[in-house]
Amino acid sequence: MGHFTAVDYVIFAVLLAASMGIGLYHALSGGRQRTTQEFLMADRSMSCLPVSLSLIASFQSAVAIIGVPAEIYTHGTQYWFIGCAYFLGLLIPAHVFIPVLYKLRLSSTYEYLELRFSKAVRICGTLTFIFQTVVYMGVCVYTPAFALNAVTGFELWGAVLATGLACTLYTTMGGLKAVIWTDVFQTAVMFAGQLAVIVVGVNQTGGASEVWRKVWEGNRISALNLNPDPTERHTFWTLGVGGVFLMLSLYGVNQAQVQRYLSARTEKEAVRSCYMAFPSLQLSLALSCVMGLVMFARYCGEDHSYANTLHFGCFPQMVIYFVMDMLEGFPGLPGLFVACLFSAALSTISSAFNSLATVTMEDLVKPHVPAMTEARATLVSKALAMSYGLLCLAMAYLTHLMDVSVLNVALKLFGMVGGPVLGLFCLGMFFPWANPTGAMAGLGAGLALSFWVGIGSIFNRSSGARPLSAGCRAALLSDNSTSAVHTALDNLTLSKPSGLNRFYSLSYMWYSAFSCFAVILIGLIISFLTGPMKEEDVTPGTIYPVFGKLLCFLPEHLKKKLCCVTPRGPTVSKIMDLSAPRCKEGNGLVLAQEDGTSHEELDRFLPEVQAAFVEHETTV
Ligand SMILES: O=C(O)CCCC[C@@H]1SC[C@@H]2NC(=O)N[C@@H]21
Ligand code: NA
Repeated sequence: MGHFTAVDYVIFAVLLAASMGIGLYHALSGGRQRTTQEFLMADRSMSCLPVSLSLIASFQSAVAIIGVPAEIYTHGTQYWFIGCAYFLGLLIPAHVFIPVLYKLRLSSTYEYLELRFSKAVRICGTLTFIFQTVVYMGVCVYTPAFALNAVTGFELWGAVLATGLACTLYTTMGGLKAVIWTDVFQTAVMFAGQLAVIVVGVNQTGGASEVWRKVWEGNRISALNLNPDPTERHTFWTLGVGGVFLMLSLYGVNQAQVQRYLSARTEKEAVRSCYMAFPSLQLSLALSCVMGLVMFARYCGEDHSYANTLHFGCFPQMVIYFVMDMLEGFPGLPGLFVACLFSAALSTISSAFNSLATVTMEDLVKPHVPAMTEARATLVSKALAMSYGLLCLAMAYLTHLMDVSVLNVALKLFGMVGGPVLGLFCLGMFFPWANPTGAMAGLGAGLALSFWVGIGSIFNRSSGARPLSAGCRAALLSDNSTSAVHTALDNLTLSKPSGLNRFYSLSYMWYSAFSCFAVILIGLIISFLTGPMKEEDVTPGTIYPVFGKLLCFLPEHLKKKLCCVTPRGPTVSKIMDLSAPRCKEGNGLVLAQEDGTSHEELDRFLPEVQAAFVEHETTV
């Protein structure tokens, strides 16, 4: 079994050192991280390429690098259909969420909730995000260390501490600029590591055609599963449609991603980064799926590995075992894969530390200490980033105590928590009548429902249990086991759950969609019961006139009736350039936003623009 040569440890150390070097560079260059605009928002000066790679890296952790190949090995390529969700999952953020959120010049995405609803709704959104991210970062830093330790004896808590502390250091030193640029470097390492495993694995299995033949015979290539049953874990519907809501909750409204959009130098750059994220997201999905297929082809023939997979509890550790076995005899490659694994973890937890520090600073600290000087605010932001880094180590220990299947936990967590927050933003952007009471009630109901189904599914094991993998099943059958085992295996296809059990066995891929709709439905009902908002009370620029856009063929007066809200008073923050072509729309004066104007120029324009509008309002 592959153990570590000095080369592998060196490669791991180089990865940590390079990441810290980038952090140090950004601590000593530019504005030297002296303002929160730079530390938290990278001076809003980023271009689309680093932003797009950082968007991928933030939610592509070791959980995907290990979990997806294990998923493909045991269940076939059905999971690959989640790639269909990437189209709408990135187009809607690019053309709906970014246009609204970018123009409001936010730092925390939850500021939107105060502008649209109330301070209380904002705080609830922030706390929900903090809970989700704190749990998630613990899983992300623990997973690679645990899997590696189980297979190669790599020091578990040494790896957790090294990763967590190195990441805390460079995130605290270099701010968002360092996080984004280390994400770029770490994404490259991730792709290189996965590619190396695939190339070596294919060669060792006798070439691509041989891999394809074994995979095909092992019926690992899943057909399009159009089964509409919502309790079936992975079908085209749960992945392709349910996956869109999972993507929207992450790439549309999650602080980590929104902060990257807002750090782009113009709105157009932000939209471009969303488009550029699409091919890299598809590539990373393809690499992890192909890695699972190569593993299956490499090991499905020989029976010796079944015992091993059985020994490793069949899943996450299995991937590491196979990779180390495959790469043995190629000095440096096991180290490269370890670097790939920890790059995935570092790029995710660094985004977590920085976004947690941002929302804590913007939503919880600043409103209570308005007179805080810029220097002190930056210092507090750095202290927050460091504190969250140390908290991450504690969460890693908690994850150790939980010992659960991590891909499942991560995706369930996003569905249970990310879905309701997505619902809150949709309620705010698409339904002008929604009021703060409705928003709070909706969020509360959505979270309660998703936790009910999520927690219920954990205790309701019978429905969630998935059929044993081909490997495990064969292992059980191979050592002439008793006929009892045979019968047990045969009727492993469970009896259809009924009633509440059916509710508990809802596929976790539907959690985001289910809780999002629950928030919107309940939010609207409560809003109408407590008096819907009038369009003049809605803060301009917080509504996405979805009816106006969808019903653009309707005559103007009808659109007015349908309350396609054009902001009544011009939202000064939208004004980018006085010379921009003016379009008169409704009774508001909405200036077409000229892109390319930097935020500095905007700040220069604002006073005269405000004066111009005051004068305009009085004359109109
Ligand atoms: O941290 C992980 O990698 C597990 C969570 C994956 C989050 C979703 S899955 C669909 C989308 N594609 C990704 O690579 N990440 C997000
Ligand atoms: Na990552």
